[in-house]
Amino acid sequence: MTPPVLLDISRALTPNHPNWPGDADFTVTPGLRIAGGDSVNTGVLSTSTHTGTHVDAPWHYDDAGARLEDVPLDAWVGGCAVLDVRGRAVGGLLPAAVLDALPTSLPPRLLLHTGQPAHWTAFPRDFVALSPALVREAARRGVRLIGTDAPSVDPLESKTLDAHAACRDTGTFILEGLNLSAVPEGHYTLVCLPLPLHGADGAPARAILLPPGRVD
Ligand SMILES: N[C@@H](CC(=O)c1ccccc1NC=O)C(=O)O
Ligand SMILES: [Zn+2]
Ligand SMILES: [Zn+2]
Repeated sequence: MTPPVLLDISRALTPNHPNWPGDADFTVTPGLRIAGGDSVNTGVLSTSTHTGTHVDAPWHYDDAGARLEDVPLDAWVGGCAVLDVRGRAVGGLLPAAVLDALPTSLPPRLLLHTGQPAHWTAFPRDFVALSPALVREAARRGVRLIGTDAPSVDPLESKTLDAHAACRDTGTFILEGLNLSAVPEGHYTLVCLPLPLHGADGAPARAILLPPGRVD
């Protein structure tokens, strides 16, 4: 029997995991310690909602947008395509032309492999972002969620957040900070489960890919 193939596409949240410049530090500080006479070991977690692999709730980029608990879980779970777009950016943005060779009807979820490494030792300021035209063209072809291995769909210094705005306008959900470094292009089932943070603008998530058709 072929062993099950689960691809973990989440970033490990290592100590001192780099955060968005100016955002809150990621820390897990020691709580109780068995070695110190306590009955259990515990930790105290502090994190931005946008650390590592995470989802954006629409409220992150739209004051009238949905909070995390109002996004149905099936937005984050189901059929997806992984597309290798390394070297395809123009002026730091991925053009709609990255979809040129693809069918006019796409799976509801599209994950873009821009070439980020599996681990970040420093924040990758110079990441590749998405053009709003790409977001709109993907939505036109049936995409309802766009994911990227970069920390944002917009460039670091953007003030207008044009790709986020295109996601707002097209009702496209956003998954950021993936680790796609070991993922071949193709079709999969995405299982991405954000922490159920009530009222939140986003949340860290565990995301995996299953081969298509795998349900057990
Ligand atoms: N990954 C986030 C990053 C982000 O936008 C952000 C995070 C913390 C503090 C400020 C942020 N953006 C500011 O323009 C995002 O693009 O949704
Ligand atoms: Zn985010
Ligand atoms: Zn975002």
